[in-house]
Order: sequence, then C-alpha cells, then structure tokens
Amino acid sequence: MVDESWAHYVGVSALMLVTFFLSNCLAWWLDIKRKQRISAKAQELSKASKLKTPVTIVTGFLGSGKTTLVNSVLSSETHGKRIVVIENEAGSISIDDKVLRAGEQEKAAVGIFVMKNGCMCCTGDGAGPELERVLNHLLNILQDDEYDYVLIETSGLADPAPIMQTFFSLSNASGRFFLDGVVAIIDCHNVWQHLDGRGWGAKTPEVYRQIAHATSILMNKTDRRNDQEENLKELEELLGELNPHAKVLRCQHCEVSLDHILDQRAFDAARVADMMVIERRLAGDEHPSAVMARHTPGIRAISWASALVEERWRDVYRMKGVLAVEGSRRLFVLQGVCGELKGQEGREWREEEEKVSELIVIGKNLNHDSIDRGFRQCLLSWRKQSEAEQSLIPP
Ligand SMILES: Nc1nc2c(ncn2[C@@H]2O[C@H](COP(=O)(O)OP(=O)(O)OP(=O)(O)O)[C@@H](O)[C@H]2O)c(=O)[nH]1
Repeated sequence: MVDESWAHYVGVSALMLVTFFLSNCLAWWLDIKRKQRISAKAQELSKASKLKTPVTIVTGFLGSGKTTLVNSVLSSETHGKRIVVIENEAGSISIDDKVLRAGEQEKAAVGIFVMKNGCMCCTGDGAGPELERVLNHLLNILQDDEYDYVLIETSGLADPAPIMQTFFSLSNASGRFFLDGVVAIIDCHNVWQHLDGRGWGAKTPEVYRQIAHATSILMNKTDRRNDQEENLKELEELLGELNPHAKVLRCQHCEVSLDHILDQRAFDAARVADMMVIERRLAGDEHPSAVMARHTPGIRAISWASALVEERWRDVYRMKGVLAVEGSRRLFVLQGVCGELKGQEGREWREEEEKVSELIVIGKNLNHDSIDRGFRQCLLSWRKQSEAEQSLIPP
C-alpha cells in the first residue's frame, strides 16, 4: 500500500517536471522565433529605408506637451517636409485636431487623422489593426507622393510598444514606412507624482513604459520649478537609468533642435526585444479613465472646470476642452494639467463647423454623471456668475 502511493507520488512529480521542462522549452523556442522574425523584418525595412516614409512616434503622459511639440514641428520653417499627423485621442471627442489646426500650423500639415476612442494600450491586440487601418489609408495616398513624413501623437495614456510592434507586423506597409524614432515628453513639474522614486515601482506604469521605449526624451516644462537644478539633475539621472539608450534633453515648450525629433534614424529593432522584457517588469495598475461631455448651447463661464481641476488635482490628471463661447467668433481652448487650468482664445470657428463645447476629463475615480452635470451648469446665465468666475472667458 505504502509502495503504491509512493510510486504514484513519484510518477506525478516526474510528470510535472517534464511538463515544466517542456513548457519552458516551448516558451524559449517561441521567444527565439519571435526575435528572429523581428530581426528579419527589421532587415527588410532597413534595406529600402531611403525610399520609405519615416515615422516618428510622439508619446508622453497627459499634458506633458505632445501637441505643443507637434505644433512646433508643423510651424517650423526649417525642415521643409510635408507631414501627416495621426492623433490618438483617448476618448470619442477630439480636441487636439482643433488646437493643431489653429493658427499657422496648417501649412506643413498635409493631413491630420484622428483615431478617437483609441487609447492603444487598452485595446490590446486591437491596437495593431486600428493603426494598420490608418497606415494603409496613408499608403493609398502616398501613391500621390504628397507626404514625406508621418508623426504619430499617442494618447497620454498609451503604451507605445504595440504601436512600435505594428511597424514590424504591417505586411502591406512594410515597404513604405519605417520607424525613425520615439520621442517621449516628460512634464518635469508633475512627473514625480507618477514615479515612485528610483526603481520600478511605478505609480503610473504608462509613464515608465513611455520612458522605456523612447529614443529621445524631452524634459519639458523646466520653467515650472524654481528650485530646479537639483530636481532636474535627479530626474535626468533617473531617466538615464530607466533608459540608457535615449538622448535626454531639457526644454521649455518642447523647443529643441528638430534633429532630435525628425530623421533620427534612431530606431534599433534589436531594442524592441529588450523593451518587451521591460514590459514584463511593469506591474499593472488601475488605469485612468476618460469622461467626455459635449453640449451645443454656448458656454458662458467655466468656474466649475477650474474648481474641479484645483480641488481634485490628485485624481484629475488632465482636462482639455474646446468651448463655443456665447457671442464669440473664436473657439476657446481649455488646458488643465495637474491642478492648473488655463484658457485662451483659439482660431475662428469655420462656417462648416458645428459650434459645440467639448470637454475631456482624464483621471481616476471620475464620475461621469457629476462631470456632465457640472459641465451643463456652465451654461448658467452669465449674470449668475461672480466676476472672478467670469474672468476666464471674456464676455
Ligand atoms: N509652463 C509650461 N507649459 C507648457 C510647456 N509646454 C507645454 N505647456 C502647456 O501644457 C499644456 C499641455 O500641453 P499639450 O501640448 O496640450 O500636452 P499634451 O501632451 O498634448 O496633452 P494630452 O493631449 O492631454 O496628452 C498646454 O497648456 C501647454 O501650453 C512648458 O514648457 N512650460
């Protein structure tokens, strides 16, 4: 009896060991195959790179300055490129394309495509096909030789890895596009609330992923700290540790030489494999959500919005809005980042545009109904608002 159960125990253990061994071998073999595929496609891409259209991915957490960078590239006189911009908005409302189109920037942008509802990191395997659809679309119009550069601005919550991977899996487009670089923008003023000091215990893993995948890192908003040097140095060191391969540059309003943004030829396919390792080290976390509100009547005052951003600064990472102010011919752009809200007039509304006020709030623990209600209250009569409240939007 004892012998029998002993033999049974040995048999089960042996079976477990064999299964463990075989599954490890399989994982190892699959990993090698994947690396082989990646390097084969990278070689395929690099062979014809002179004929291909470079793609730069601009990433960075909410409010770090991605649109500011894209605008500055589009308005630069020096590069002489015809650029297609692909925007990836976290919600179903798009603010950035209105901001991008404001002003002179249009001259360099030959097309702005907005992928709404597209936090690529949340869509998992869906990320590739969605991006591929847009790139295939670009491929069609590339026949006309209208574009010579593609800029992809990810949503602030995006993990750029699936987008990068997409360039390796694009079958149609592999002969047309190549990944030139990944620019990550860091808001030096607010980034510390997303990092857990040194090491990998990210409070907001998206920020780590964006840093880890970058070929250039812009330490933006250096104007925001007065006690700067020590903090900036510490941040610089941390970024260097997290991503030793990237160029790290300090800047304000993303003003850096375009050599660090365009035509970097910095993307090294072998790094993708390393990045996938980093990927596995990053623990999951509660993902921020986005709440959208959209109303047609003209907005008169927005005291509610500034109160929301100021009072709930821990939860509200970002607020962006384009408002149709009653009596104004211009749209009004709201920008809220970590406790601060700014507003300024943008371009004039176009005749064909519907004058609606749209708002996106991104953060944690957000209640859609109460945000929608609050936004609606902004439609209150002008007279009911105090003077201080009125100051943000000119009557
Ligand atoms: N003080 C200061 N503000 C800046 C700087 N760069 C950008 N901003 C402001 O920061 C706000 C957010 O900038 P955006 O370029 O819209 O940021 P974003 O990364 O595109 O934001 P999301 O689209 O929400 O992810 C805007 O009000 C900018 O004017 C800077 O260097 N210093």
